[in-house]
Amino acid sequence: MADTPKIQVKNLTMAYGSFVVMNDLNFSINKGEVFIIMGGSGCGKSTLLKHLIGLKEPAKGEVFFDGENFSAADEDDRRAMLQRFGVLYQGGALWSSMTLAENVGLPLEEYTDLSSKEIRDLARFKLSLVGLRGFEDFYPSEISGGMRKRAGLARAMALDPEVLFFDEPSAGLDPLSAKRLDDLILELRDSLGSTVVVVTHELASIFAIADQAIFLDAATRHQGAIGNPNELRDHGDNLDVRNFLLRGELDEQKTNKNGNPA
Ligand SMILES: Nc1ncnc2c1ncn2[C@@H]1O[C@H](COP(=O)(O)OP(=O)(O)OP(=O)(O)O)[C@@H](O)[C@H]1O
Repeated sequence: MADTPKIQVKNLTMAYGSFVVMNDLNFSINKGEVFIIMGGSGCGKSTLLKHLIGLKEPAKGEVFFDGENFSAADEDDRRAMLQRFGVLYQGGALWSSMTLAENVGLPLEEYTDLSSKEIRDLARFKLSLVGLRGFEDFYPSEISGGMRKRAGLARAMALDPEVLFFDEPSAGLDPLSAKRLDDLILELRDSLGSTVVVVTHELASIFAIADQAIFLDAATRHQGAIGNPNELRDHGDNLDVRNFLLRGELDEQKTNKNGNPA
């Protein structure tokens, strides 16, 4: 169905035991969109990502994937759905004892019946998509942090996922490598038509790549606002979100008005 959101979150409350992280989240992510989960430290971004990829059960509410209730799916259905996701964790999470080609080939070995040669060829192709042609036989320790992230991305893309999830992709990268990764995310979205969900608090990335963003407000433990980040910053009526997107400029203005130095 053309109108079915790729991912839909309905009345989701997330908790660790009796500690409620966020209440009553409601939002949709459309196919082909770059969707950002943003907010200050500890607001629940990574926890939300875990719910979206089925690593954590909702305390209340549901997550739908292509209209199917992911939260209520049985083991087999859930496993089938998971194969349609690619996840890039913070450190790139590559196996240090394996070459880049072996790392990228791992999901193909696990989930497909392809021959060793086919796996090797596909791994080489995926590495070339992220600018790592010629690095197939390198080990993770032999390349830079930015290259490791890109290799992790090649592995996340091994099974041609419909949705790519990124947990803080630019963490630990210098600004140029971070920009290069952002450009790559957009390129891959455009060429592969994947839906992309990114957890980040990096403002440069948020403005560069997001179609839509949700702000998790740690103070209220509810979603603060949802929309295009440029719109939210320039015309949004939620001051906390605007302040976050303006790096605290509104706080500084308030301080100045009160006659105190900024
Ligand atoms: N396994 C856990 N058990 C109990 N509490 C947890 C657990 N994981 C996270 N929390 C708590 O849940 C809240 C949200 O954590 P989460 O890691 O999702 O935030 P975040 O927005 O991703 O933070 P950051 O930007 O610092 O990575 C925090 O208060 C954290 O201490």
